Amino acid sequence: MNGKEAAGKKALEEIQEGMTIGLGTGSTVYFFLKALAEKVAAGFKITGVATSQQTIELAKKWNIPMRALNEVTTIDVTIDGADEVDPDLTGIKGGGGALLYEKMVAKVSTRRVWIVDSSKKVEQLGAFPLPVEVIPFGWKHVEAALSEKGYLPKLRRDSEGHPYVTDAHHYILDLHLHSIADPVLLAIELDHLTGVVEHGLFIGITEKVLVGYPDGHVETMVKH
Ligand SMILES: O=C[C@H](O)[C@H](O)[C@H](O)COP(=O)(O)O
Repeated sequence: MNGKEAAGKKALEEIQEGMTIGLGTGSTVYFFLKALAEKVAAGFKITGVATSQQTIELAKKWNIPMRALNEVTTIDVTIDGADEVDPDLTGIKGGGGALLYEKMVAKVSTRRVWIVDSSKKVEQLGAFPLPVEVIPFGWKHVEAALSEKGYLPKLRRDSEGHPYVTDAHHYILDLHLHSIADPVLLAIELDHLTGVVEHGLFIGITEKVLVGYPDGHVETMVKH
């Protein structure tokens, strides 16, 4: 068992029969989905709402019943991963490019629980490049505006060197900030930049983080 698997399995304790569950994205969520699929196969009834094409494909493969976000009115709990989490439970997400749909699903969820391995716990955010999702039209001007602010943006590319395209058909500029002194201020600034669709700063969005360690134990961080 590794930390991701430990956290993913622990998240099953957040789920009750009959719930509508937001299904996050990534290699930690993979373990949660796998464990959830085993329960579903044994007759446990839930409905999932995916945050990415990658998660839709896994859910289909494992016969997890799914609905689109527009087909549900509320989501009881969303289980998602994160790239970095600080002591306030502010996080960076979007390493896998799913930040926009993840934030949309999180915002309509009653509870949000993140699952991470212990390497994701940080005192200050920013060592992980901050993903900023942008409209492809004129993206170089958004890049220039971010460069001017000293945010060191870099267009994300796929393995063939083409611009990486999100599920919503946008590009991603990763900001190499190294440290983020004030996530709230930065989020406000990015929210107001024309051409930016969304960014990976998730502030006040989760109430609980399950942190898995290599020895298999799981620490629970909660909002104070
Ligand atoms: O876009 C991807 C998501 O925000 C993921 O939840 C995040 O990148 C963490 O992924 P992983 O569990 O694979 O490290």
